[in-house]
Parts: sequence; C-alpha cells; structure tokens
Amino acid sequence: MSNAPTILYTLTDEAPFLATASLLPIVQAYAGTAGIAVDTRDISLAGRILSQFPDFLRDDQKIGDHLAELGQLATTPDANIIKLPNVSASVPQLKAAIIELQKQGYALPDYPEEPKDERENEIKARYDRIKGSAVNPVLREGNSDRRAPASVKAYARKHPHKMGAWSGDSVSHVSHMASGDFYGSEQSKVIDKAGTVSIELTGQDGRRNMLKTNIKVQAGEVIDAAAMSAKALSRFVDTQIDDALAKGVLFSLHLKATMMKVSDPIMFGIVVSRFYRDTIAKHADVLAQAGFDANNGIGDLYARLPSLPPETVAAIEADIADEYTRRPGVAMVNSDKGITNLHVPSDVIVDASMPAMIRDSGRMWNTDGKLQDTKAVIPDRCYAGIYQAVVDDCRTHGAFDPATMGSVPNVGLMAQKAEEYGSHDKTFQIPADGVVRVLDEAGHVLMEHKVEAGDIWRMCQTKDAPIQDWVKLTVNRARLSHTPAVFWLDSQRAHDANVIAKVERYLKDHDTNGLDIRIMAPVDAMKHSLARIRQGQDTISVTGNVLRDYLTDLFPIMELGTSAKMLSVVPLMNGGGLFETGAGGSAPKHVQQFVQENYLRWDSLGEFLALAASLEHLSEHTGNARAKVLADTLDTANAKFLDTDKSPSRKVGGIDNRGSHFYLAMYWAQALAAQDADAALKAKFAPLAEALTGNEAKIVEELVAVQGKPVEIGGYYHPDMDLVSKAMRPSATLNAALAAL
Ligand SMILES: NC(=O)C1=CN([C@@H]2O[C@H](COP(=O)(O)OP(=O)(O)OC[C@H]3O[C@@H](n4cnc5c(N)ncnc54)[C@H](OP(=O)(O)O)[C@@H]3O)[C@@H](O)[C@H]2O)C=CC1
Ligand SMILES: O=C(O)CCC(=O)C(=O)O
Ligand SMILES: [Mg+2]
Repeated sequence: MSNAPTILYTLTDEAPFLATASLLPIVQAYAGTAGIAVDTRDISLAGRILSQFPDFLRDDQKIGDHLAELGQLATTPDANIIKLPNVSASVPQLKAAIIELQKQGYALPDYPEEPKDERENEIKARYDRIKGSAVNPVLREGNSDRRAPASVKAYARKHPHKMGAWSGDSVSHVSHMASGDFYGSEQSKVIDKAGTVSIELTGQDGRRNMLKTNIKVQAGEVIDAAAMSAKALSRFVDTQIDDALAKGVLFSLHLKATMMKVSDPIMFGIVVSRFYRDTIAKHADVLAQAGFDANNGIGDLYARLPSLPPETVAAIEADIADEYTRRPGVAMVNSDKGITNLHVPSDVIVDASMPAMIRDSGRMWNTDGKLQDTKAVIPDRCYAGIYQAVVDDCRTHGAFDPATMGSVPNVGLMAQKAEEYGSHDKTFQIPADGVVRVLDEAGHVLMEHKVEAGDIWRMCQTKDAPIQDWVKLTVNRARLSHTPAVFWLDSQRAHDANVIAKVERYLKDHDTNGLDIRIMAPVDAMKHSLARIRQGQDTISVTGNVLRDYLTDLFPIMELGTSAKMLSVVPLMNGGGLFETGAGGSAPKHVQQFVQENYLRWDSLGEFLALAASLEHLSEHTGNARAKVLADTLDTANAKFLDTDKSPSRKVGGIDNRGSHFYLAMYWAQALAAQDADAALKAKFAPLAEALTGNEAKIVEELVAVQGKPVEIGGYYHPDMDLVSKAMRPSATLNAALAAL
C-alpha cells in the first residue's frame, strides 16, 4: 500500500452514515491533492447481512465481506482505517433490517427464531454472527487511546454545556446483587504453555456434555470463568421492583445487550419476565404459541398481539395495565410513544444511558414525560459500584461544572477480543443442573462452577501481548501528557488479581521515573478521579475493556456534553492505525429528526479529529510530506471550527451537520492557502479558499433553505445512496467549488 497510500473510510448506519454522504466528498477532494485515495468499505448492518447471503441474491445484488477484509487488514502495518459507529443489532433490529431488505427485492431468508431443521440452523447461525457487536471486536487489533484533545477541552470550558443540577435530597441510586453474580463467582488462571482448553458440563446424572472444545490458548494468557445464577437474579429483581415501588422512584435497567450479545439479552429477559410476571404467567400458553421471547423485551409481546384473536389481545392489554398498578413506574425511552426501558434490549445501553441519567440530575423520564428520581438496576457487581460512586459524589457536591472540571482520558485494554467483550463464543445458558469445568488438554480441571438450569456461564480470554502493549501505551501517555495514571483493577477479583501481577511485572520494562502510576480498585479509582476532577485536575484511567467502554462515554458526556467530541485512536499492534470516530453510537434519534424535518444534528467533530490523526499516521508510515501538511492544516481548521463554535445547532434554522462540514472545508482550505510548507498545495487551495470564503453567506443560505420539510431517503437500514447524497449535498455553490479543485 505504500505506493498508493489509501485511507479506508467505513460506511456504517444511521446518523454517521448520513453525515458521511456530505463529508466524504470533501475529504476525498482534499486528500486527492496529496495523492491519497480515500476508499470506502461497507460495514453497515444491511451490508453485513447482504455479504453473508450471496447464495440468496442475484449477482448484481451481491457484495463482498468488507468487514472480514478490514479485519485482515487490521493485522498488517499498512492498515489506515477510519471507523465510524455502526449499529450493533439486537434481534428486533436485525429482523427489521431483514424485512426492509426483503421489501427492497433482496430474497433473504427470514430470521428463524426457532429453527426447525438443519438448514434453518445454518441460516440462524449466519444471522447470529451479524448480531450484536460484530464489528468492533474484529477491527480492534490494538488497545485504545481515547481523550479529549486540548483544543476540545478548551472549547468545552469556553462554551460549557448545561448540566442538570443535583439536589442533596435526590433518592436516585444504583442497585446491584450481593451474591450469585459474575463478580462473586469469578475464577481465573494464567496459562503456562500454549495449547487448547475445553468446556464441559457434567449433569447430575454424571453425563458429560462438551459445550466447546479446542479453544486455543497462548502461553501467558489470562483466562477466567464466572456464572450468573438465574434464581439469584430473579430474587434480586423482585426485591428491587418492590423497593422502587416503596421508595416511589422509577425502575430502570442498564445492561449492554449489544456488546454482551449472549449474556445480557438473557438477563434482560429475566428482568422483563419478573416485571410482567403475572401477565406472562396467566397467558403463558398463548404467548409461547405466538412466539413471544422475553429476551427481546416487552416490545416483542406487543409485536405478537396482531396475530392473536381480538378478545385475547384485550385480555392481555388489560392484565398489563392492571399489573402496572402493582409495579413502580418504569423509566421511559419515549414517553410520547409509550416505549419503556423494558421494550427493546438495545434501547438502553449502559455506557450511554447512565451518563445521560447523571447529566439529567440523576433522573430519567416517567410516563408523563417528566424527569423523576430513579433506581438504576445494574445487576452484576463488577462495575455497578462506579456509578453509585458518581451518584454519591453529585448528591454531596452537586453537578460537575464543565467550565472548571478536569479530564479523565482512557487507555483501554481491548486488543484481540480482551476480557468480557470477547466472551460471546464461550457464553452459555446452562440447560441442566450440574458442574461446568474448564479442562486442559491433559484433562486437568482449571476452573469449575456448580450451576443450575438457566444460569449464564461464561469464559473470557486476555492475551499477554495486548497486556504488555497496554502497559507500554499507559507509560507513554502518562509521560507525553504529564498526567498521573490509575489502573482500575480490583484485587478482590480473580481476573484482576492476575492482571495486577502482570502490570506490576511489565511496568518494570519501562522508565517510570517521575511518573505517578497507581493501581486502585474501580470504586476507589472513581472517587480519586472525581475528587481530582473537581479540582480541575486530569487523571488517566487505565482500564480493561468494559470500563474503557463505560468511562469513555461517562467522562466525555460530563466534560463535553457528548462523547462525539472525543479523539479515539487504536494504535494497531502490528503497526497500522485504526481511527474510531468519537466514543458514542449511531444516534438513531438523529435519523428520525432528519427524515421529519431535513435537519441532521450529528456532530462530526469525532470524524474531523480521526481524519487528522489518520493523515498524520499516513505521513509517518509512507513518508508522504503532503499528508503531513494536510494533517497540520486540518488541526488548525479543527481549532478554528471549535473556536467559532460551528458544530450543528440543535434546531431547524441554524446550521446542521452539512453546514458544519462546509465550515470545516472553508477553514481547512484557508489554512492550506495560508501555509508555506508546500507551495503547490498553497496554489491549489488558494482559489478554493477564496470561493468558499466569498460565498459563505450564499452556501449557508442554500444549506439552511432545505430545512423544515420531510425528506425521503428510501430506507432506514439500507437507504438509497442517490437519495441520501442528494439530500446531504444541497448546496450547488459548495458542490461546484469542490468539483473545481
Ligand atoms: N462504536 C460503535 O460502533 C458504537 C455503536 N453503538 C450503536 O449505536 C446505537 C445507539 O446506541 P446508544 O447507546 O443509544 O448511543 P448513541 O451515542 O447513539 O446515543 C446516545 C446519544 O449520544 C449523543 N450522540 C452520540 N454521538 C453523537 C454525535 N456525533 N453528535 C451528536 N450527538 C451524539 C446523542 O445524545 P444527546 O442528544 O443527548 O447529545 C445521542 O442521542 C446502537 O445501535 C449501538 O449499538 C453504540 C456505541 C458505540
Ligand atoms: O461495539 C459496540 O457495540 C459498542 C462499542 C462501544 O460502545 C465502545 O467501544 O465505546
Ligand atoms: Mg461505548
């Protein structure tokens, strides 16, 4: 790739996909002046579905497996990938995407919820590979470095976002189990020589059932296993439902059913089954026949009602209404539409949902569309406690002040499917009471758990090389940014204890002279970081994969109002670069607003920051001096963009995503025209800078004029490219100026 330097830009879903239709033509035009190709790869949910079913499609409908291609590339030094957020599909989302594609003429098979034969089993297996967080783990061949660059932090201080005030009387709180959870049952081993392990369930009758064989393990890797008791979880949920009712707070559930695509939908299902237990018990036969699956949320029950006789529907609806009178209020996702926290497992995702609650004074929305104090149920103890620490801190000291607060950047252990986020293929809902054992090749028992039918058991793997890389990255970041770093590791957890031993060993490989690097249990680390943040001090959080995810939404949302403004770099272990944009998701609400009123609120700052880092990496990797000029001038443009506050406003009439792209293009062209490092680029961009600057008012007017009316894009998961491009590029003046470059 060194001869023809290429950046691969991903096509994803929802708001970031729409934004790409406007931003990418600008990026391609500018990068082209340095001889850099910016090619696209489709990793959208629809694209991933189509790529897995070539045997069902016409030749002109087939697309290649771009995700697999990128995954392979990520292991090579030439990788330079800009990765935008994509949908990590729950089953309801997957089914909706399939239906949309079928309507568009793609002869895909239905999703077989209960496969009846081998063929359906095979189809379901293909769809299940697409489900949940199927993209990020494939690309993340490196650890993560997420932070708010200094210019972004300065912007947030100058333009502080609104934070909901906290009252000392708030009764909001986090509830977690006290036993029977993953935390309480975790066991861990460090593998001493490369080989394989297997997972076996021995039933009470002594019969042995292999759950998984031939799991490759490397020397030095940490494996661990833990179980969640279904009975203990049910009892816990019942207690919490009663407690929320007694305390007069909303009941809400916060899981990560997308990333933890096997375990968390089951936990979600148990909570739904307990909350609506009377209705579900009374109509058990009918609901089973209709195919209701509580793991897909109470929304799945409503989706089945049209297939039932009207009198049955009326009876079920009356029973649900009656059951609500005996239950606490449920936190709402959309109170206008009656969508609750328990409707769809992918609507409330803990990394984004808990920070949103904290930003809103510790409250969530009730059925009347008003904010109310809330019980946030996060069943497992591994990470729940950190949120209670934030709640306690806010109740005592009030909301955080974005104008003065410090920052908590993150160095996250993520490479090679580290820890829980790589556990899906080793997670099982246990079919019968017995004992699960992890065995080595010689049949020695490495770990074992007594389990009951319905329990969730999982095994995780964390390779040694990623741990070494993570420690190195930490030392480098602490040194470069002159900032103390804290490893958030809990010596009481078996897995963390093994990682602590490795961290202590590998820190010795580096010069840590003068650096402040500590290891603290997550709750203590949170208290420590919060105390410092209130003093305006920064503290690097060095965490495993889950806390990486949680903290890189939590702190940015408190500090910057959104995780969209984060720089999110993954230095790939084999030398390539993966540049993720922002730290948040694909913002489905933004698409709704766009189709209703042709206004896209998506803030592409994350893409701008990622692009600058990608160009910088390209210049270093290929020696392309012009890429360096493009990167430096983009930095200047980004700073100007922040300084002049050109992010999308929130309402029709102001500039939206498209307007913000225009300003980025203008500032970038101005910086290129002003620089003296490359005369040819200066000459090339001078006329463009002039055209854009001279036509600023006209272009903004053209971009704003289209707002306020519905717009048709021909699909949600698989919109029509031409319609999207037309909608996202409405300024003839801007398009002509770019074409002239
Ligand atoms: N890296 C990835 O690929 C990720 C993908 N996802 C996927 O995204 C979808 C939605 O997940 P959810 O947890 O709701 O997360 P989102 O981040 O999409 O939504 C939460 C909120 O974040 C804000 N937000 C996020 N990005 C931007 C942006 N660039 N500009 C402006 N606002 C932004 C908005 O909040 P507000 O209006 O309050 O500012 C948004 O409503 C799911 O399908 C999930 O699987 C989620 C996380 C990461
Ligand atoms: O891959 C996903 O589903 C979500 C990823 C995510 O939330 C993160 O990495 O911050
Ligand atoms: Mg996240």
